Amino acid sequence: MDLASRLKDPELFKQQGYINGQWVGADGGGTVDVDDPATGKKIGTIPDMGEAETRRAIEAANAAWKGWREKTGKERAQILRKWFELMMAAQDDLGAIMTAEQGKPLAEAKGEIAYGASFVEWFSEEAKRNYGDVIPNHAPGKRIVVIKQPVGVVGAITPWNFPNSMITRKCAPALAVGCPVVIKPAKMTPYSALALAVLAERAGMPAGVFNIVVGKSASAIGNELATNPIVRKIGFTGSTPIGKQIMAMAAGTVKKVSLELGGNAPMIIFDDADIDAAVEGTILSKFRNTGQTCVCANRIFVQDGIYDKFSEALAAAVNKMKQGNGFDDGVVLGPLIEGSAVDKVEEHVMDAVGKGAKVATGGSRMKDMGANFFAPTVLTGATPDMQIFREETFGPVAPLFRFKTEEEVIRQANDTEYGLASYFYARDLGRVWRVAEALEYGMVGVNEGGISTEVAPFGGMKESGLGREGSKYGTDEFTEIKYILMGGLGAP
Ligand SMILES: NC(=O)C1=CN([C@@H]2O[C@H](COP(=O)(O)OP(=O)(O)OC[C@H]3O[C@@H](n4cnc5c(N)ncnc54)[C@H](OP(=O)(O)O)[C@@H]3O)[C@@H](O)[C@H]2O)C=CC1
Ligand SMILES: O=C(O)CCCC(=O)O
Repeated sequence: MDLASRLKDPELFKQQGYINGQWVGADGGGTVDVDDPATGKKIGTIPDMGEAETRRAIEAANAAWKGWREKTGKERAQILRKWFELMMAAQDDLGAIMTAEQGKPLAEAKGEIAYGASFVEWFSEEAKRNYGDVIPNHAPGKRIVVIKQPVGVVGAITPWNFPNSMITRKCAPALAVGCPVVIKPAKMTPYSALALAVLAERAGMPAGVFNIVVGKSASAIGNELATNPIVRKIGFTGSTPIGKQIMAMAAGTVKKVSLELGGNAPMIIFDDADIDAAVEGTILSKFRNTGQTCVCANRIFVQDGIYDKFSEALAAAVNKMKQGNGFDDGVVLGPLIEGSAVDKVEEHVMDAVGKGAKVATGGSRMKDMGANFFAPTVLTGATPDMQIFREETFGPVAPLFRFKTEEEVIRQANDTEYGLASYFYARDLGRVWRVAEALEYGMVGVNEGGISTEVAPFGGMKESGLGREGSKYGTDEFTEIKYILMGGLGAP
């Protein structure tokens, strides 16, 4: 079935870019195909835009900035609130668009729409609360006032794994405080982004405030966003190497930068853990989005005393997971995004098995389902010399490492250049505090495998990134603090 005929509102399926309130093609008229990762079939096309169109979008955003920042917080809040309501009303259609282009199961896709919309709702509320400060004066006759002002045009570069929520998590706080945005979604998942623009327009977002540039050459669009002096802030989610390039380019004009990059999350199961809860949390963390999440558990450390029991229970639970096309009933695991992702997963499994790991379940491609399917896999006997210990697999493979002491596992868990998410299961209260404080990660899930929510600050340490998204801290990334010293306020 083609995508438009799955939708109650086919207008949401747009195959053009969105610049200055206009739906437009590429200057040169070129297009790029977008395929369904489950079937390999073409869904549609997008215009092949590049540097010139990006520059135009940036200039349009800059021209729209004054009008947008001069609205009151309440006026911006009302537009954002309307956008949130339209997203939720279109949840089924937005979910179907996402499943078609990204592959995740429909229920999970709809869950991401609610998650993405929650950032719009949250920041519509925060739009009214961009408070400043009054600092007690340091000398007679003076006053010190601190105000927060929008930083200016924001560039947002987002990945294919969360095609809706990575956009809203960046754009909603930017828009709330008065910044216009230019978005570059991943070329494999542009339609979720473009549908958001349809709804933003319906919500009353003024022309030029919300722009989307799409195309084949990520560097043509990305370089313009990262080097154009009008852009004052870049928000990026994606791989660590590209994040570093963007940071280096942004240095040329000293832009604010926030980066949400790769992870290598440890999941630690201590002997005193509730095993059923730990299995449930591991499945949620590891297999969400077929393992293609930067906060997915990548290395699962299990204490000696419960290793066998836990690995058997995990393998049994993984065996029950239904894999297939995300539109089919009961499917909880979709395809991987593309062939190179399957190659990487297979390489990690082969490397581990070659170094002594045992396949408890899965371990191979599912060719009869399609080219991009890999079976959900549990490996026992994983060791730190394996590739899977060092690199983010970004796929449905759960390697189980055995450990003996708390000290040993903390050392191993922190032995990585990444520092995004971490998880552990334990019930001893002293251990809970010790381990939570010792893990060098921006986020720690304790007896919990799902840590993502709009109310908490999402972000990493070390080479996993800079800055925090969501929560009351999320607007800080899009404002400048200005201090005003008022003198001459002494005696009349
Ligand atoms: N932290 C996270 O959540 C993510 C981590 N990853 C990790 O990265 C690996 C590779 O995934 P991949 O999609 O290639 O990630 P990338 O970092 O390449 O892609 C993320 C975003 O950056 C864009 N991009 C790519 N190259 C450039 C460039 N030179 N300048 C500006 N923007 C650029 C992409 O565009 P386009 O897609 O159009 O090429 C996309 O919009 C994954 O296997 C995973 O390990 C990937 C995605 C998200
Ligand atoms: O993987 C990512 O790129 C973002 C993580 C999704 C989330 O849980 O917010």
